[in-house]
Amino acid sequence: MLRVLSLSRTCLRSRCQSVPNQTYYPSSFSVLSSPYSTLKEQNKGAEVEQYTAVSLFNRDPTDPPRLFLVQPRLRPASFLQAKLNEALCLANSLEEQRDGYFDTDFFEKELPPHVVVQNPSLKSSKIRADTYFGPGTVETIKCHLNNVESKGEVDAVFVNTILSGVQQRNLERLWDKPVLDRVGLIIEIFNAHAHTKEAKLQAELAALMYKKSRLVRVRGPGGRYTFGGAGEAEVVSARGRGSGGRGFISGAGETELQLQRRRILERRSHLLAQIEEVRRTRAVQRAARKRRGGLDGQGLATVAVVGYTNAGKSTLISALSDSDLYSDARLFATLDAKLKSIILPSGRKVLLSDTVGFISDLPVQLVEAFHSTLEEVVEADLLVHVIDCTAPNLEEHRSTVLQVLQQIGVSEEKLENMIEVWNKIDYKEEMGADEYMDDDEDAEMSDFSGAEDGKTNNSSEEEDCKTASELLDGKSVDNQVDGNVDADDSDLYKPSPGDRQETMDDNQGDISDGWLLSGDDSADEYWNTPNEQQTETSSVWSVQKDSQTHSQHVPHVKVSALTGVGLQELLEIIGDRLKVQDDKLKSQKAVENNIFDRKWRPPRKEEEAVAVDQ
Ligand SMILES: Nc1nc2c(ncn2[C@@H]2O[C@H](COP(=O)(O)OP(=O)(O)OP(=O)(O)O)[C@@H](O)[C@H]2O)c(=O)[nH]1
Ligand SMILES: [Mg+2]
Repeated sequence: MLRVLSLSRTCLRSRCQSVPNQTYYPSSFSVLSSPYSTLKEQNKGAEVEQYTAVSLFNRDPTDPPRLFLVQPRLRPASFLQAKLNEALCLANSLEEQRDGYFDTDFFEKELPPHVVVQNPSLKSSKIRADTYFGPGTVETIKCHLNNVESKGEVDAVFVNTILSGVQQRNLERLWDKPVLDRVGLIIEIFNAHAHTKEAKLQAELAALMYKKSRLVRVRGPGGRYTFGGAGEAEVVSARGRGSGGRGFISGAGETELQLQRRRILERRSHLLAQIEEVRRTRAVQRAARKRRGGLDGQGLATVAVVGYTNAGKSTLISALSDSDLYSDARLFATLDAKLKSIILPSGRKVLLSDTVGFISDLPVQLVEAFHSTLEEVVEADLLVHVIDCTAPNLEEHRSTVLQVLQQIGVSEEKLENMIEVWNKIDYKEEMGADEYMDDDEDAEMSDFSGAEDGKTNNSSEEEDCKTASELLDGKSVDNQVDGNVDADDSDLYKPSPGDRQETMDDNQGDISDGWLLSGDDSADEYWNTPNEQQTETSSVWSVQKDSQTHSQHVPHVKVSALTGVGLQELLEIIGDRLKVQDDKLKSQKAVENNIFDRKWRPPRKEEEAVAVDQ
C-alpha cells in the first residue's frame, strides 16, 4: 500500500518566513572565512590560526549538497508534517556563503527529494540495532534513491532521527551514499554558517566530538574488524601504548582506532584552550558592562533573547534596537552572541543579547559545545523567550527551549521571571491557523496507524518503486513494505549479547576534562542508544498530544517583529520586570547591610539592671 503525503510549499513557507528587505549580508565575510578553507587568514596584521576541515562527509563547500531526505513516520499527521517541514528546512539550510552571500534565495530552492517511511521507534521492539529500519524499508529507500539518482545526483542521505555509529555505517554501505543523521546535519550546518572565530571553534569542537562518538569498530565483509568512516583496514602506528613515545621498543603499538582517538583528543584539548580564552574575554567584558552605569545610575542590565531556531529573535532585536542583525529563513542563521543597546520607555538603557537558536532532539553535548556563547544567556539579568506562534508544534518548541535553558544552568528564578513573546502574529492573522494542518490528512494517517509492520503490504517491491518514481516529484511517499523483502544483509555487523561495539570511548585511559556534563562514555550512550531516542520520541509525542488539545500557556505579549505590532508593550514589560528585580535586589541588600553592618555595643546600664533582677 502506497500513500502520498502532500507537502505544500505554503506550509513550508509558514515555518520560515522570508523577507528579503530584512536580510543583511555582512560585507566583510569572504570565502576565506569558510571553516573548510585551507588558507591562512590575516586579522589586524596578526596571523590567526587556520581551521581544519570538519565536514562529516566529503562535500564541496562551494556547492550546496543535494540531500535525499528520509523522514521516519510520526503521529499524528500534523506532527509529522511539522517535523517534515523542519527537516526540509534543515536540508536546505546546509549552504555556505560565497563572498558574504548565499547563492540562492531560500524559497527559490527546490524542495529536497524526500520519502516518509515507517518509524521503527514507534514500536518498541522494532528498532534494528544494525540498520535502524527493517530490511524492507531499507530496500525501498534504496529504490527511491536510485530513482532520484537517475534524474540528478544525490550527494548524501539525511535521515531525520538519531542513528548510532553502526546503523549509520551499515546504511551507508547498503545505500552506497554518505548518511547524515539529525545531529550530523545540524553540526554540518553549524560549520557551514560559522563566521566568527568563536563560532568556528565551537562548531569544530561539536563536529570533533560527534566524529569521536562515530568511530566504531565493526566486523567488515571479510570478517576482519574495520573502523572509521571509510572502513579502512586496521593498522598499527609506531607509538606504543603507554610507552611514552618510545615507539616499538616498549609497547604493542597503537591501533588505528587509538591513533584517531588520540588525534581527536589532542585537537579537542587545543580547541578547549582557545575556547577558554574566548570565555575569559567575554567574562571580563561582562564585568566591565556591569560596572558601567545606565542613564539613572543603575547597572547596565543585559536581556537575553532566546528561542527555537527561526523564531525571529534576530529580527525582533533588530526591530527593537533599530539595527540590522543578520536574519535569514535558513535555520541557525545566528551562531554567535551579539549585543545591541536599546532605551526603554523609562529612559533606562539596557543591552539585548542575540544568540544561537535551539532545536528539538539534540544531545546535551552539542549544546555544551556552544557553552561560551550560551554563557551570555546564563549570566543575563532577564530572559525573553521568543516563540514562533505559527509553528504547529509550538508546545514542543516551547518545552525544548525550557529544557535547554535548564541544561545550561539557568536558575529557576530566572526561568520564572522569563517573558514569553509570541512572534509573527502578522502571519497568523494573514493565513489562519488551519493552513498548517490538513485534517483529512490527519485522519488518513490515523487510519493507517493501526497497520502492522510488514503485514499490511502485499505489493511487490518493484511496483512500489515504480509508483514511487511517479510520485516523488515534490512529494513524499509513505510505504509499508517493511519485512516483505529479504534484503541480503549477511555482511552487516550484528551485535550479539557478548559482542560489544568498540567505540572511541571504550575506556582506554580516557581523558575526561569536563567538556561533557557527565563524562565521555555517557556521550556515546546519549548519542547512539536507540532506546534513548525512543524515550525522547515518546516524550515529544506526549508534549505534542498536549498541544493538540489546547495550548496551556498564555504569552505575556504578542508581537510582530516585522510590522512592529506589540513592540512598545514588550519594552514596557521588560522595564517593569527589571525594576521589580532591582527593587528586590535593593531590599535584599538593605537586609544584608542591616545584619552585617550592625556594630556590637555594650548593653546599657538599665538593660543590665533588668537582666540582674530577672
Ligand atoms: N511574518 C513574519 N516573519 C518573521 C517575523 N519575524 C521574523 N520573521 C522571519 O522569520 C525568519 C527567521 O528570522 P530570524 O530573525 O533569522 O530568526 P532567528 O530566531 O534569529 O533564527 P536563528 O538565528 O536561525 O535561530 C526570517 O525569514 C524573518 O524574516 C514576523 O514577525 N513575521
Ligand atoms: Mg538569529
